[in-house]
Amino acid sequence: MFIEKFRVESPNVKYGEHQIESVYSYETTEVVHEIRDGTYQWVVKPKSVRYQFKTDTHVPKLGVMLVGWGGNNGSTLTAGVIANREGISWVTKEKIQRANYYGSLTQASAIRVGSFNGEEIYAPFKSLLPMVNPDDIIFGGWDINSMNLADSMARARVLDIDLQKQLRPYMESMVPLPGIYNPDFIAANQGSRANNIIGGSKKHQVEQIMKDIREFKEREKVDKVVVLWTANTERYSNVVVGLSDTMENLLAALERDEAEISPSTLYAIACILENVPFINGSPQNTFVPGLIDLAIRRNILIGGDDFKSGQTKMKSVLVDFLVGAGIKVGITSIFSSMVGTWDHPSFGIFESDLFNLQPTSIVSYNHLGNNDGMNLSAPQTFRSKEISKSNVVDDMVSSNGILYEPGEHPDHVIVIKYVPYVGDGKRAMDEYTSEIFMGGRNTIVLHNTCEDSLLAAPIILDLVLLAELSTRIQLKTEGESKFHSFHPVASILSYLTKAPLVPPGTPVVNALSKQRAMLENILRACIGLAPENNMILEYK
Ligand SMILES: NC(=O)c1ccc[n+]([C@@H]2O[C@H](COP(=O)([O-])OP(=O)(O)OC[C@H]3O[C@@H](n4cnc5c(N)ncnc54)[C@H](O)[C@@H]3O)[C@@H](O)[C@H]2O)c1
Ligand SMILES: O=P([O-])([O-])O[C@@H]1[C@@H](O)[C@H](O)[C@@H](O)[C@H](O)[C@@H]1O
Repeated sequence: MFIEKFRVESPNVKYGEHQIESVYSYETTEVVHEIRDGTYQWVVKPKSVRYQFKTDTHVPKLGVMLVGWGGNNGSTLTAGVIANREGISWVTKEKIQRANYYGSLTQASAIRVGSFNGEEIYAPFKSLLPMVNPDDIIFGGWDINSMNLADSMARARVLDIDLQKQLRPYMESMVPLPGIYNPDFIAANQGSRANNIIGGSKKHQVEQIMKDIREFKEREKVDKVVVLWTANTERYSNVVVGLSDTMENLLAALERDEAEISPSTLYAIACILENVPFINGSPQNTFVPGLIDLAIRRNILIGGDDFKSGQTKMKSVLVDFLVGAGIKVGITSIFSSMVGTWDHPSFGIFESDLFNLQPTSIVSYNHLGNNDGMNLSAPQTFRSKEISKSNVVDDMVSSNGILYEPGEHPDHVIVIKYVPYVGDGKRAMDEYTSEIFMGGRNTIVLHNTCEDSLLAAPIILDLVLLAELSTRIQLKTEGESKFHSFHPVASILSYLTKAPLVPPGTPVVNALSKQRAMLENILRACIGLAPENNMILEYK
């Protein structure tokens, strides 16, 4: 059974006029390596930590400023929110289609709240805590290209024409603000787009972005702003001691107009100095150590990297399933016969891997024809994406010492090709070849075709909604004297990113099921509900 909302009745939960307060017993363990009976042993000690949560229930009027607003993702998301807000439906060749938020965890997924008369009871994920209604979001942002959002939507070739016609009146007056452009950080083929840029020094550019945010907030009369990068993937910037390693050095480098500060890092500096959360939807290392230092010192939320939308999301599900089932997984490309045509060094040994699978190999191939794909056709920007798409299995592989020796890791190769004809309709092809019982082999073949922007837009929505919500949550343990926010490096957003940014020295979790459970259980704790453990002992 599905219910629309519920209320928790518990001595540990108090629904106040302005906030929800909960007392939560966090059941965890402490692991020690100590001498027992004369020898060192691994000892696991269950422990309970008493937490208190306070969630401000005032839902703000939210402004979302997108960097790269005129791109496929930015225009598609803006169009989708307007279509939902206005209740637009449109004619397709199959049917009358209505607007929806499918693909959004917060808007279209459910949680289990318990059972009633032997029936499982579910409710909307968004019913856990008061969240911004996406219909109410006010969009703005920057783009190095001046095209208005209606024309950008047409350029993207993602949405049905009948829908585009209905949306045009709402979007043609939306024009991106000039952006920060540095050709050294994105593909040269993007130069023709750059007709809408902020000139002057890097410091002036940062000051302009800060001014833009203030003026947007005042003009649109929004209570809060979240900024999200959905602009082109940049090359990695070099992290240089004395330049980008600390907050002081980064700000001093800004004063000196240092060349190696990327546009995305400049936007992030501006946001943090303007006390506005910044989320990175692309794979580059926007968050150099000095930037992370700045965010922590100013306690401003940063999150990223790189939306986890399709091929990588599937990988973090299948590898989790296979390794969790005790199956030694490797992914080979169905194009292995083309091995000779790919320049990755591991391909030289690739075919031999098919026979002895030691170590296994993981090859993910896709091609796409949108501007993102064109930008990624440059080696330096592709390398940023290769890194974020390759690291997604690391936690799952290292979790199973039965299947993988210490340090053993599948050769993980990423291939992305730019094929203009397919436009935003990315083709992803993977073959999961695994070793099973007694030398057997199991092969799973996947082919996935989808408009990449229709996968990413709902994820952008979840990122900004959850980032905003998390800034309204305060917590403290029994040992702390006062409430505080979550750590400004928002690992709570990891379900939505390929390469989750986590606080220094904390674990990176990529397995999708664990990421979703973490997020749901933290929000459940805010209303005093135990983690969903799926035990349903009452029926065992
Ligand atoms: N499924 C997905 O679409 C998906 C998934 C994960 C990550 N991403 C990443 O999201 C980003 C956007 O994807 P897209 O398909 O919308 O790309 P896009 O090329 O259509 O849009 C990017 C926009 O950013 C603008 N831009 C580039 N540099 C800028 C700057 N410095 N300041 C302001 N604007 C700038 C461009 O003019 C363009 O309009 C890419 O980095 C992509 O790798 C996309
Ligand atoms: O589907 P996914 O792997 O999560 O992510 C996508 C990649 O497969 C694709 O190659 C790239 O162009 C997109 O920007 C996005 O990163």
